[in-house]
Amino acid sequence: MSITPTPRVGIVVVAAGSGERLGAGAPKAFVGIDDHSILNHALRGVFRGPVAQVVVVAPAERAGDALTEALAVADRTDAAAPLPSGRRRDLVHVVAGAATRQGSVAAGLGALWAGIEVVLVHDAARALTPPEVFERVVAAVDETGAGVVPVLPVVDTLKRVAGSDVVEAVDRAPLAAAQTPQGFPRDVLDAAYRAAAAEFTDDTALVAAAGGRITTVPGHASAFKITTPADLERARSLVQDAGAYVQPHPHTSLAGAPAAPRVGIGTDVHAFGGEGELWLAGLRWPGEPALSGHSDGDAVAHAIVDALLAAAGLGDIGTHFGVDRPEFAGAHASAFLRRTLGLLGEAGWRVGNVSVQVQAGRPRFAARRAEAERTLSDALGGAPVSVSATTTDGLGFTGRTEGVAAFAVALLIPA
Ligand SMILES: Nc1ccn([C@@H]2O[C@H](COP(=O)(O)OP(=O)(O)OP(=O)(O)O)[C@@H](O)[C@H]2O)c(=O)n1
Ligand SMILES: C[C@](O)(CO)[C@H](O)COP(=O)(O)O
Repeated sequence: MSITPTPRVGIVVVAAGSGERLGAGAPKAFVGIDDHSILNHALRGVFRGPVAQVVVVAPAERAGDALTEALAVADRTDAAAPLPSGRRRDLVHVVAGAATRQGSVAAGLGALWAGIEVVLVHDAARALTPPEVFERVVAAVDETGAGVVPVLPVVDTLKRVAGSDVVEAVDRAPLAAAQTPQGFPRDVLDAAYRAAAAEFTDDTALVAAAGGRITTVPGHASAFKITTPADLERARSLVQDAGAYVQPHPHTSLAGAPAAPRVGIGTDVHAFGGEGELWLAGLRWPGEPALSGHSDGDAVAHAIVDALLAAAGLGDIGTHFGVDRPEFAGAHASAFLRRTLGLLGEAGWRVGNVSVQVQAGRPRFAARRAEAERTLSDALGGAPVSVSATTTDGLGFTGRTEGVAAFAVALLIPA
């Protein structure tokens, strides 16, 4: 980690819920508010708050997507408000969540660095929480040494009911609606989590049950939780109206000039011995032996994916297409390349060009080179792709036709 000074604040962003009440057919944090997801918007407020280690807790099968979102928002925030030293992306961690919110928070706490003294726990579902709430909560934890919850007064008249009958009026004066981020001295929160013997809906309730003191700070109307379709509509219209969420491009300099293009390199190797037909460079090769692999074993496409992701600083193929992504089992080049193109676009990049070399005793590429280049280029939205091939003169595992190796270089340009 190259951030100085090392942050003393850690923010656990819980985003592993399924969002049943929203009913959007996808984990809630990955549902779009506009072109960007609930998680993406939530992280904008997080990164604009105090400099902090940021642990995103995501559904295990969406951890790669969560990392992509977090790195993109970290870079955007850096472009708009650079830190005196280091980059926000070096403060990002993603861990897999659990079946309950409390379990997900516990998973996030386990990823905090040793030097973290103050911990904030925040619902990604409170996507439009402004940065000042994070600052306010940290300041109150420092001042009081207590657990801190942002609250809003209850505005509706309240009734206690039994079935459809009103039993009594409830005095709303002593009531408050709890929001996040909720903040704690780290030792207090860790101890309370170790002692927890029941499920609580929020962290201040858990800490209070362990005997901890809790105090409040003012919450914010925009920090409402996106729970139902009506909440999502509210968030959408707020974002549309505000325009405040438009940030400078992630790869522009402070003066607004485009930053330099970036290159990346990628390599992949697959052995012959797979089932079915050979797929290589996005083409089907009837009569040729298949390569083995979780997907179709297309080493050319995979090397290109790695080169593109490396150029963007978005990890590698395992980050986004690992064996935990069943939808990519058996998938062909176009699925990988299109998804990669989407990730690059999200992070603010377009593809300049790609050059890939195949080392293989078979198949022979010369007759199908142009077809391979067209196919790969189409999958990358028309970016030029050059394919060259060599037989390595019979040397090595490729020369012995035990497998195929591919080496790719990619150039990315700020979009
Ligand atoms: N197992 C869980 C459950 C919830 N959360 C997170 O905790 C926050 C508050 O939960 P809620 O909004 O109630 O989300 P869901 O559990 O996803 O919603 P629902 O109850 O409608 O399924 C959300 O940011 C959610 O992603 C989590 O990380 N892990
Ligand atoms: C912590 C919390 O945001 C408090 O409002 C929490 O996520 C509550 O979840 P619930 O759906 O309101 O029980």
